[in-house]
Amino acid sequence: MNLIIDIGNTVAKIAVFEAEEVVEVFYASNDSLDVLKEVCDKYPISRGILASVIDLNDSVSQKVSKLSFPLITLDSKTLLPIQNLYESPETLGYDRIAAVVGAYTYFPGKDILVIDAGTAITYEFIDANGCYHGGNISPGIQMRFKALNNFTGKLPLVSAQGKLLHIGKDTETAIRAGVLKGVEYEIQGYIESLKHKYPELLVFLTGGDEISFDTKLKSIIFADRFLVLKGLNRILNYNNGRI
Ligand SMILES: Nc1ncnc2c1ncn2[C@@H]1O[C@H](COP(=O)(O)OP(=O)(O)O)[C@@H](O)[C@H]1O
Ligand SMILES: CC(C)(COP(=O)(O)O)[C@@H](O)C(=O)NCCC(=O)O
Ligand SMILES: [K+]
Repeated sequence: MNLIIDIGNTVAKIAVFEAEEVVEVFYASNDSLDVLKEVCDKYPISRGILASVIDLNDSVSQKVSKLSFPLITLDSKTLLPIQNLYESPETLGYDRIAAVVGAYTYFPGKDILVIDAGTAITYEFIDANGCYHGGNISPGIQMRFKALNNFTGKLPLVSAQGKLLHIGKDTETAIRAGVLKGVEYEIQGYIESLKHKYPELLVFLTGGDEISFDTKLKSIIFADRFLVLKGLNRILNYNNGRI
């Protein structure tokens, strides 16, 4: 079985795969990987891959170095089943390239936009020839709520849960609609502009934050919460024999 560790800026995801299939996914603190031992005791793991977008602290590094099976740490030198055209591969977030590999594994030969709504929202484009062109980084949903609160004197911290209006009627609904509708329109804008050039575009949505869409947009989006984990599993299998 494969062990996949995806350490994000908010939360770590640890998953067990059998060949290409997800067996179980765990959430863990990104500064302690608290469930790692439990997972490794529960399943017979034969190899693993770790991808992180933060520097690992000593405690996490130690836990990882003690694992009893070979573990790849995804970096800019890891072999990928796609071509990476990002001009600074050494600074590219590993979750970003993993999400792209995950999407392209499902639909090889298609033009794909991959959207990952986590701490940040990332937009990635890979073309039908398997060339990853790069993408954009924008603030995540929680970050937008926090920023409005932090950088103003009067705006409260609002959450995504609650009444969502098209046009805000008071401070709370104005902030909620501003953030959530803003993200929805941002996504819609990317889809529309890419579709001009790539009419057959497919769209994948992943990440921990739920995004609500009008039904028209919803019908063309594949939602897969585990796309980054699946991409990492694909990269691990692709590199099998090389570790
Ligand atoms: N079990 C969970 N643990 C932590 N966050 C969760 C969980 N389920 C959903 N979330 C939401 O997912 C967001 C984190 O998304 P994720 O894509 O995992 O972020 P990152 O990769 O940047 O750490 C959190 O802001 C939270 O709103
Ligand atoms: C853009 C990100 C912060 C997204 O991280 P996440 O929201 O998944 O925690 C991360 O992929 C990152 O730190 N990237 C490095 C810069 C780059 O990708 O060019
Ligand atoms: K992200």
